[in-house]
Amino acid sequence: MLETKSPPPRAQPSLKRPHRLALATLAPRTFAFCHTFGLTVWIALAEGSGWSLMLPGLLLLLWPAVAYGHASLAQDSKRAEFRNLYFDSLLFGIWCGVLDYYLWATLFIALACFMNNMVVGGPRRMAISAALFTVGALGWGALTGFHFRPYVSIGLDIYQVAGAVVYFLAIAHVMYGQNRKIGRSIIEIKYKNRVFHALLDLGVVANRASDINTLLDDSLKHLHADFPEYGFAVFLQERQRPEVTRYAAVAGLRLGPEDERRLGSLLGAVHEHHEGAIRLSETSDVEQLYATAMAGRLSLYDGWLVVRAPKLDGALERMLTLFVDQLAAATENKLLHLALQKTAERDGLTGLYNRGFFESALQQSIRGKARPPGLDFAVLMMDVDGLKEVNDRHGHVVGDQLIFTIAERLMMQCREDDILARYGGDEFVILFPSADLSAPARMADLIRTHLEGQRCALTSAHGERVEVTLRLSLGYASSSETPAQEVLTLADNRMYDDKTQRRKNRVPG
Ligand SMILES: Nc1nc2c(ncn2[C@@H]2O[C@H](COP(=O)(O)OP(=O)(O)OP(=O)(O)O)[C@@H](O)[C@H]2O)c(=O)[nH]1
Repeated sequence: MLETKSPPPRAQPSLKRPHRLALATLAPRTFAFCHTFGLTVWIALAEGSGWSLMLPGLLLLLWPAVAYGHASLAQDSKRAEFRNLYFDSLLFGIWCGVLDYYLWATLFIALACFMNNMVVGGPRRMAISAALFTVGALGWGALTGFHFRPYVSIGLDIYQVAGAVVYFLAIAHVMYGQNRKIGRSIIEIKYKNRVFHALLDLGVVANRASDINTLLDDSLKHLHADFPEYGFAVFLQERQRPEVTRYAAVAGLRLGPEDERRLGSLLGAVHEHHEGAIRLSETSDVEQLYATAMAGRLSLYDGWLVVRAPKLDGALERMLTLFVDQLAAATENKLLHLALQKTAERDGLTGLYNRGFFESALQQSIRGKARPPGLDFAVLMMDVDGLKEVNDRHGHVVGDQLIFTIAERLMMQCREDDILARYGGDEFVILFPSADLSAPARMADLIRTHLEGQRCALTSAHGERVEVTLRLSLGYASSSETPAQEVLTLADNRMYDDKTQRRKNRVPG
């Protein structure tokens, strides 16, 4: 079956605000046609031709209104106005013919037509306008016979020259207005561009930052680089304890730690749900500090963006709102991301890296060993001795505390690059990237010296104090002594050997 398509509904003409060009030309056009009508009346009276010239001249008075209506009703108002300008040329050309080519009128009117078209459309439009004017002027002559009357009277010359001066000045005024508008628009566009760039920068910075401090510091540095005329600061305060500033960053503000603290507590006293920017009354400089609240956009903190500026206007306030939105969204996302990352990478009981994270770090080291320069790595495995006994005798709560205590003490011995993880129930492991056997050997020594045999006081589920001795079996290996894939297994085997040996050496009871 054929589908019949109904024709698209025709747009109904409706009177709307026409293009700014039509608005700008309304007054000069009205003046020009009224003035030309005056000229016609003058000539009719001087020549005694009476109503036979004046009646058609009345039509001139109608044209500005018709042109305006045309531009208002047209779908494409600008195009319609361009056509109106062409029609001006044709109409005026004819009228110069009607007025027997009175010299000043023909000259000034032609000039005005050419100039208008030149201004809006360049030489091509001006050439078309000149052609239309000539066609109108000569066409009328060809139809009715050429009559030349270049001069009428000195009075009419003065009238015509004065009219031309007024007209050209009016056009110059219109152009000045348009230029000012364009100038203002350019400034506005440049400002919006800067805001847009700053927002983009904030997005990029937020993606790159690894933690909240870096995110806030880098965001403010970028904001200050994009808007060097302002200084910025950001404060995130704990929601439950607003007097505590959890994160703060400053760029372009000369604030000492004491000023920062003071500002933090000042903001802590202001309600965060305050709409818009507020002036911080404490400052008495020529430049003022204004604070915009993140207004509940952060789940854990109350946030403020502070700006130093000479005055707060609408544009700055709108800009601050955008920055605050962007900063709050980036901070909240980063906080969620970090929390998620922590859950995925960390062990819940000890806060150490979990087995999954350790294994991917180990794989990275194995790949690193395979690639030039073939960096070595080492692994130290540890197993808590007698955890089962501790659990059985004192309960799991004490067992948990023992694991946590060992994790804490191991952490204290580790360097920044060491990757300490809880590998299993009572097993810990340390990966030493870029290390040979000396690193785990040093660590094993430290553990034997500082942890082994230490008594630690724990509390049972019933509140009893329990003393437990720390004991760990250790085994380590490095890729400098065995293929990279086998390092972990070798360390594990050595740890079990150590455990067996320690069991044998233990004094029974
Ligand atoms: N409290 C507590 N116990 C755990 C946890 N994870 C594993 N365990 C216990 O740790 C013990 C590990 O078993 P084993 O390795 O045989 O225990 P062990 O007593 O340390 O024995 P050796 O390692 O041979 O000295 C088991 O009893 C587990 O129930 C934990 O998160 N908390």
